[in-house]
Amino acid sequence: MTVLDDIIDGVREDLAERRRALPLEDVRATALAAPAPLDAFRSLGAGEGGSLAVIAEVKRSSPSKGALADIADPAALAASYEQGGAAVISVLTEERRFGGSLADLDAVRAAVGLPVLRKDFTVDEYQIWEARAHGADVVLLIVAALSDDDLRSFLALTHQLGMNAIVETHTADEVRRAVAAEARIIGVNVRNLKTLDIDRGVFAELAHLITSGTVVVAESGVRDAADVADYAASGAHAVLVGEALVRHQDPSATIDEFRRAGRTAWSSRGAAARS
Ligand SMILES: O=P(O)(O)OC[C@@H](O)[C@@H](O)c1c[nH]c2ccccc12
Repeated sequence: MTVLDDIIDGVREDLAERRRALPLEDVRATALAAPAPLDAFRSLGAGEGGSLAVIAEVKRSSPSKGALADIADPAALAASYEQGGAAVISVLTEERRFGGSLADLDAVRAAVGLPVLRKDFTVDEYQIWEARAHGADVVLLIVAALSDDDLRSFLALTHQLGMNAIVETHTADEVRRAVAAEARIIGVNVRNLKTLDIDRGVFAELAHLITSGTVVVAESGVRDAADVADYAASGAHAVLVGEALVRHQDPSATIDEFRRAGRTAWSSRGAAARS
Protein backbone atom coordinates (compact mmCIF):
# COMPACT_ATOMS: atom_id res chain seq x y z
CA MET A 1 0.00 0.00 0.00
CA THR A 2 1.54 3.29 -1.09
CA VAL A 3 1.05 6.66 0.63
CA LEU A 4 -1.14 7.65 -2.32
CA ASP A 5 -3.42 4.61 -1.84
CA ASP A 6 -3.69 5.42 1.82
CA ILE A 7 -4.58 9.08 1.19
CA ILE A 8 -7.18 8.06 -1.39
CA ASP A 9 -8.87 5.64 1.02
CA GLY A 10 -9.37 8.54 3.43
CA VAL A 11 -10.55 10.82 0.63
CA ARG A 12 -13.19 8.24 -0.39
CA GLU A 13 -14.46 7.89 3.17
CA ASP A 14 -14.78 11.65 3.63
CA LEU A 15 -16.43 11.93 0.24
CA ALA A 16 -19.04 9.29 1.11
CA GLU A 17 -19.95 11.30 4.17
CA ARG A 18 -20.33 14.58 2.27
CA ARG A 19 -22.39 12.83 -0.38
CA ARG A 20 -24.79 11.53 2.27
CA ALA A 21 -25.16 15.04 3.68
CA LEU A 22 -25.54 16.68 0.26
CA PRO A 23 -26.64 14.65 -2.77
CA LEU A 24 -25.04 15.26 -6.17
CA GLU A 25 -28.23 16.90 -7.51
CA ASP A 26 -27.95 19.66 -4.89
CA VAL A 27 -24.25 20.24 -5.54
CA ARG A 28 -24.96 20.37 -9.28
CA ALA A 29 -27.66 22.99 -8.84
CA THR A 30 -25.32 25.19 -6.79
CA ALA A 31 -22.50 24.71 -9.32
CA LEU A 32 -24.70 25.70 -12.25
CA ALA A 33 -25.88 28.83 -10.42
CA ALA A 34 -22.33 29.94 -9.50
CA PRO A 35 -20.63 32.89 -11.24
CA ALA A 36 -18.81 31.80 -14.41
CA PRO A 37 -15.32 30.37 -13.88
CA LEU A 38 -12.20 32.44 -14.56
CA ASP A 39 -9.80 31.42 -17.33
CA ALA A 40 -6.74 29.95 -15.63
CA PHE A 41 -5.30 28.67 -18.92
CA ARG A 42 -4.98 32.26 -20.01
CA SER A 43 -3.50 33.47 -16.71
CA LEU A 44 -0.89 30.71 -16.81
CA GLY A 45 -0.16 30.97 -20.50
CA ALA A 46 1.02 34.52 -19.91
CA GLY A 47 4.38 32.75 -19.79
CA GLU A 48 4.45 32.98 -23.58
CA GLY A 49 5.13 36.68 -23.21
CA GLY A 50 8.34 35.98 -21.33
CA SER A 51 7.21 35.84 -17.74
CA LEU A 52 6.71 32.93 -15.42
CA ALA A 53 3.42 32.41 -13.63
CA VAL A 54 3.34 31.54 -9.94
CA ILE A 55 0.59 29.30 -8.57
CA ALA A 56 0.67 30.08 -4.87
CA GLU A 57 -0.70 27.47 -2.49
CA VAL A 58 -2.52 27.71 0.83
CA LYS A 59 -1.05 24.63 2.53
CA ARG A 60 -1.35 23.95 6.25
CA SER A 61 0.41 20.59 6.51
CA SER A 62 1.76 17.77 4.42
CA PRO A 63 2.10 14.02 4.92
CA SER A 64 5.88 14.27 4.59
CA LYS A 65 6.47 17.17 7.00
CA GLY A 66 3.39 17.48 9.23
CA ALA A 67 2.32 21.00 10.19
CA LEU A 68 3.98 23.61 7.95
CA ALA A 69 2.44 26.83 9.20
CA ASP A 70 -0.29 28.06 11.47
CA ILE A 71 -2.49 29.78 8.92
CA ALA A 72 -5.00 31.68 11.04
CA ASP A 73 -6.46 33.60 8.11
CA PRO A 74 -6.28 31.83 4.73
CA ALA A 75 -8.09 34.73 3.06
CA ALA A 76 -5.42 37.20 4.20
CA LEU A 77 -2.66 34.84 3.03
CA ALA A 78 -4.32 34.49 -0.38
CA ALA A 79 -4.73 38.26 -0.63
CA SER A 80 -1.00 38.68 -0.01
CA TYR A 81 -0.33 36.12 -2.75
CA GLU A 82 -2.49 38.12 -5.13
CA GLN A 83 -0.68 41.30 -4.17
CA GLY A 84 2.69 39.68 -4.89
CA GLY A 85 1.58 38.88 -8.42
CA ALA A 86 0.45 35.25 -8.22
CA ALA A 87 -1.44 34.10 -11.33
CA VAL A 88 -3.55 31.44 -9.62
CA ILE A 89 -4.21 30.58 -5.98
CA SER A 90 -4.18 26.89 -4.99
CA VAL A 91 -6.12 25.77 -1.93
CA LEU A 92 -5.60 22.30 -0.49
CA THR A 93 -8.97 20.93 0.57
CA GLU A 94 -7.88 17.43 1.63
CA GLU A 95 -8.43 17.30 5.40
CA ARG A 96 -6.69 14.28 6.90
CA ARG A 97 -3.14 14.72 5.64
CA PHE A 98 -3.05 18.32 4.45
CA GLY A 99 -5.31 19.99 7.04
CA GLY A 100 -7.34 21.70 4.32
CA SER A 101 -11.08 22.17 3.92
CA LEU A 102 -13.79 23.49 1.67
CA ALA A 103 -14.13 26.31 4.22
CA ASP A 104 -10.58 27.39 3.30
CA LEU A 105 -11.60 27.32 -0.36
CA ASP A 106 -14.67 29.48 0.36
CA ALA A 107 -12.62 31.99 2.34
CA VAL A 108 -10.00 32.30 -0.39
CA ARG A 109 -12.57 32.48 -3.19
CA ALA A 110 -14.23 35.41 -1.45
CA ALA A 111 -10.91 37.21 -0.92
CA VAL A 112 -9.27 37.18 -4.37
CA GLY A 113 -10.12 38.02 -7.97
CA LEU A 114 -7.73 35.41 -9.42
CA PRO A 115 -8.52 31.91 -10.66
CA VAL A 116 -8.59 29.46 -7.74
CA LEU A 117 -7.47 25.83 -7.87
CA ARG A 118 -9.23 23.32 -5.66
CA LYS A 119 -6.30 21.07 -4.81
CA ASP A 120 -7.45 17.61 -3.83
CA PHE A 121 -7.29 13.99 -4.82
CA THR A 122 -10.06 13.84 -7.40
CA VAL A 123 -11.48 10.31 -7.62
CA ASP A 124 -15.12 11.07 -8.33
CA GLU A 125 -17.06 13.48 -10.51
CA TYR A 126 -18.83 14.67 -7.34
CA GLN A 127 -15.63 16.51 -6.34
CA ILE A 128 -15.54 18.44 -9.63
CA TRP A 129 -19.13 19.63 -9.20
CA GLU A 130 -18.32 20.44 -5.60
CA ALA A 131 -15.25 22.48 -6.64
CA ARG A 132 -17.41 24.51 -9.03
CA ALA A 133 -20.15 24.92 -6.42
CA HIS A 134 -17.51 26.44 -4.12
CA GLY A 135 -16.33 28.86 -6.79
CA ALA A 136 -13.17 27.06 -7.92
CA ASP A 137 -11.97 27.60 -11.50
CA VAL A 138 -9.44 24.77 -11.66
CA VAL A 139 -9.23 21.21 -10.35
CA LEU A 140 -6.31 18.84 -10.00
CA LEU A 141 -6.41 15.48 -11.79
CA ILE A 142 -3.60 13.18 -10.66
CA VAL A 143 -2.88 10.67 -13.41
CA ALA A 144 -1.40 8.12 -10.96
CA ALA A 145 -4.74 8.03 -9.13
CA LEU A 146 -6.99 7.59 -12.17
CA SER A 147 -7.82 5.11 -14.91
CA ASP A 148 -7.61 6.43 -18.48
CA ASP A 149 -11.42 6.35 -18.68
CA ASP A 150 -11.83 8.41 -15.51
CA LEU A 151 -9.09 10.82 -16.58
CA ARG A 152 -10.87 11.46 -19.87
CA SER A 153 -14.37 11.75 -18.44
CA PHE A 154 -13.24 14.01 -15.55
CA LEU A 155 -11.36 16.21 -18.02
CA ALA A 156 -14.43 16.41 -20.25
CA LEU A 157 -16.68 17.39 -17.33
CA THR A 158 -14.17 20.00 -16.17
CA HIS A 159 -14.08 21.58 -19.63
CA GLN A 160 -17.89 21.36 -19.96
CA LEU A 161 -18.17 23.41 -16.78
CA GLY A 162 -15.83 26.01 -18.28
CA MET A 163 -13.10 25.10 -15.83
CA ASN A 164 -9.51 23.99 -16.34
CA ALA A 165 -7.66 21.00 -14.94
CA ILE A 166 -4.04 20.69 -14.01
CA VAL A 167 -3.27 17.12 -15.02
CA GLU A 168 -0.52 15.96 -12.70
CA THR A 169 2.21 13.55 -13.77
CA HIS A 170 5.36 12.10 -12.28
CA THR A 171 6.62 9.60 -14.90
CA ALA A 172 7.11 9.53 -18.68
CA ASP A 173 4.23 7.09 -18.98
CA GLU A 174 1.93 9.43 -17.04
CA VAL A 175 2.96 12.33 -19.30
CA ARG A 176 2.05 10.20 -22.32
CA ARG A 177 -1.35 9.44 -20.77
CA ALA A 178 -1.94 13.13 -20.01
CA VAL A 179 -1.01 14.14 -23.57
CA ALA A 180 -3.21 11.36 -25.04
CA ALA A 181 -6.13 12.63 -22.96
CA GLU A 182 -5.54 16.08 -24.52
CA ALA A 183 -4.82 17.84 -21.25
CA ARG A 184 -4.37 21.59 -21.76
CA ILE A 185 -2.37 22.11 -18.58
CA ILE A 186 0.10 19.44 -17.48
CA GLY A 187 1.89 19.51 -14.14
CA VAL A 188 5.03 17.57 -13.37
CA ASN A 189 5.11 16.90 -9.64
CA VAL A 190 8.71 16.30 -8.61
CA ARG A 191 7.40 14.67 -5.45
CA ASN A 192 6.56 11.01 -5.91
CA LEU A 193 3.20 10.64 -4.17
CA LYS A 194 3.80 6.93 -3.63
CA THR A 195 6.97 7.44 -1.59
CA LEU A 196 6.90 11.23 -0.88
CA ASP A 197 10.48 11.55 -2.17
CA ILE A 198 11.46 14.75 -3.99
CA ASP A 199 13.65 14.62 -7.11
CA ARG A 200 13.81 18.03 -8.80
CA GLY A 201 15.58 16.55 -11.82
CA VAL A 202 12.34 14.79 -12.80
CA PHE A 203 10.98 18.09 -14.12
CA ALA A 204 13.67 18.55 -16.79
CA GLU A 205 13.45 14.86 -17.71
CA LEU A 206 9.72 15.04 -18.41
CA ALA A 207 9.03 18.61 -19.51
CA HIS A 208 10.35 18.07 -23.03
CA LEU A 209 7.88 15.19 -23.56
CA ILE A 210 4.97 17.62 -23.27
CA THR A 211 3.59 18.84 -26.59
CA SER A 212 3.72 22.55 -27.39
CA GLY A 213 0.53 24.50 -26.86
CA THR A 214 0.19 22.88 -23.44
CA VAL A 215 0.82 24.93 -20.32
CA VAL A 216 3.60 23.23 -18.33
CA VAL A 217 3.64 23.54 -14.55
CA ALA A 218 6.56 22.57 -12.30
CA GLU A 219 5.10 21.35 -9.02
CA SER A 220 6.74 21.07 -5.60
CA GLY A 221 10.19 21.44 -4.15
CA VAL A 222 10.74 25.16 -4.76
CA ARG A 223 12.99 26.41 -1.93
CA ASP A 224 14.21 29.67 -3.42
CA ALA A 225 14.59 31.79 -6.56
CA ALA A 226 17.35 29.52 -7.90
CA ASP A 227 14.94 26.55 -7.98
CA VAL A 228 12.42 28.70 -9.84
CA ALA A 229 15.09 29.72 -12.36
CA ASP A 230 16.02 26.06 -12.91
CA TYR A 231 12.43 25.06 -13.60
CA ALA A 232 11.93 28.03 -15.91
CA ALA A 233 15.13 27.23 -17.81
CA SER A 234 13.87 23.65 -18.28
CA GLY A 235 10.61 24.83 -19.81
CA ALA A 236 8.15 25.63 -17.01
CA HIS A 237 5.48 28.20 -17.84
CA ALA A 238 4.41 28.15 -14.22
CA VAL A 239 5.59 26.92 -10.83
CA LEU A 240 3.35 25.68 -8.03
CA VAL A 241 4.71 26.67 -4.63
CA GLY A 242 3.37 25.79 -1.19
CA GLU A 243 5.79 25.31 1.67
CA ALA A 244 8.28 28.05 0.74
CA LEU A 245 5.44 30.61 0.73
CA VAL A 246 3.51 29.57 3.83
CA ARG A 247 6.73 29.48 5.85
CA HIS A 248 7.94 32.88 4.64
CA GLN A 249 7.50 36.12 6.61
CA ASP A 250 6.65 38.05 3.46
CA PRO A 251 4.95 35.79 0.89
CA SER A 252 4.11 38.72 -1.32
CA ALA A 253 7.76 39.78 -1.75
CA THR A 254 8.76 36.14 -2.24
CA ILE A 255 6.36 35.72 -5.14
CA ASP A 256 7.68 38.90 -6.70
CA GLU A 257 11.23 37.59 -6.34
CA PHE A 258 10.25 34.23 -7.87
CA ARG A 259 8.62 35.96 -10.83
CA ARG A 260 11.73 38.04 -11.46
CA ALA A 261 13.92 34.92 -11.29
CA GLY A 262 11.60 33.24 -13.77
CA ARG A 263 11.67 36.19 -16.13
CA THR A 264 15.48 36.29 -16.17
CA ALA A 265 15.66 32.54 -16.84
CA TRP A 266 13.07 32.89 -19.58
CA SER A 267 14.93 35.66 -21.36
CA SER A 268 18.24 33.79 -21.28
CA ARG A 269 16.47 30.70 -22.57
CA GLY A 270 15.03 32.79 -25.40
CA ALA A 271 18.49 34.17 -26.16
CA ALA A 272 19.96 30.67 -26.22
CA ALA A 273 17.25 29.53 -28.60
CA ARG A 274 17.95 32.46 -30.95
CA SER A 275 21.72 32.02 -31.06
O1 LIG B 1 5.00 22.62 -0.72
P1 LIG B 1 5.65 22.46 -2.07
O2 LIG B 1 6.83 21.53 -2.05
O3 LIG B 1 5.97 23.81 -2.67
O4 LIG B 1 4.58 21.75 -3.04
C1 LIG B 1 3.39 22.41 -3.46
C2 LIG B 1 2.55 21.45 -4.29
O5 LIG B 1 3.22 21.13 -5.46
C3 LIG B 1 2.20 20.20 -3.50
O6 LIG B 1 1.42 20.62 -2.42
C4 LIG B 1 1.43 19.16 -4.32
C5 LIG B 1 1.66 18.82 -5.61
N1 LIG B 1 0.80 17.88 -6.02
C6 LIG B 1 -0.01 17.56 -5.01
C7 LIG B 1 -1.07 16.67 -4.95
C8 LIG B 1 -1.75 16.59 -3.79
C9 LIG B 1 -1.39 17.32 -2.68
C10 LIG B 1 -0.34 18.23 -2.71
C11 LIG B 1 0.37 18.35 -3.88
